[in-house]
Amino acid sequence: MKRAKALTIAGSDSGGGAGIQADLKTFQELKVFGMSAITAVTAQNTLGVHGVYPMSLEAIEQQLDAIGLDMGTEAVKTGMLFNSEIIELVVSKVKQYGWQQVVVDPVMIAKGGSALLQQEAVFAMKKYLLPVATVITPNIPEAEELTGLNIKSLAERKLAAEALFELGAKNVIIKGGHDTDDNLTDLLFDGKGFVELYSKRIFTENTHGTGCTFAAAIAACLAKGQTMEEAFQIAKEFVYCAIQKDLHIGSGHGPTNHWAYQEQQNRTVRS
Ligand SMILES: Nc1ncnc2c1ncn2[C@@H]1O[C@H](COP(=O)(O)OP(=O)(O)OP(=O)(O)O)[C@@H](O)[C@H]1O
Ligand SMILES: Cc1ncc(CO)c(N)n1
Repeated sequence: MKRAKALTIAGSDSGGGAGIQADLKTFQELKVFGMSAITAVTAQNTLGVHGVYPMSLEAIEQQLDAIGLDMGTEAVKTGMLFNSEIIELVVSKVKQYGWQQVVVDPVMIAKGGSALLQQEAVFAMKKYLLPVATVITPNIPEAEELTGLNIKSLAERKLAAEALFELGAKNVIIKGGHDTDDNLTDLLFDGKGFVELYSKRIFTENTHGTGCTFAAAIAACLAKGQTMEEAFQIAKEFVYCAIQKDLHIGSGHGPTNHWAYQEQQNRTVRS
């Protein structure tokens, strides 16, 4: 049996809700074979980030070569890249192996406020990573940081999406989790037009890793050959189910439920 493959290049979250762990769980649930290259190890739980240990460039390069030289991948998802050297290495490997379908989640700050990307690396992200991105998936503060724009309204978000497209990303999705509204809008711009997806805000503390899960779902769908719009819709539904059927693990911001989407699909098929 042939399965599509996806590679996540990201940080490890010991708590299992975000980073590499969220990505691999999402790939598995969407029936894609998951592979990983770890850029940093974090000591994290639902209370916050307690330690960040970046991997050496050599260790990251070897992981990427191990996959590039033997296994190949139909899609790549990047998450926590931590510094500009790691960003430049990842971009050179994406080009060397001709990897297509590159989903860039420009992870900068964890929900508790810890820095997962050094400030000086924002420049490298804009100059080198965006031009190889099939799609970039910032939340609102990340879109503000990358564009220098203030985003209060949907109209301003559209301007930011256009600015990120101009920087080289072929598609831009600005997520609405940080919207002040109780109706969340996620916005896709493909250089020609906008697609808006809406949902109600779910009131829960357990939203750790929503951004990673969302971007990993996009990568899984693109790996299987689905269109950007299909991937966008499935990722939104996947993360909505994962937040709605939360697991209540830990005493802080808990992880989402990566099983929920498939469990809902199975119920729909049976009834
Ligand atoms: N409380 C919520 N209720 C419903 N959907 C939500 C909620 N919070 C986030 N989402 C959805 O989750 C997805 C991720 O959005 P969000 O803006 O939270 O990403 P993020 O800030 O990058 O996440 P992370 O905390 O992992 O960095 C989007 O599709 C968003 O609409
Ligand atoms: C390793 C890692 N990547 C990304 C995030 C953002 O959710 C996080 N908290 N930890």
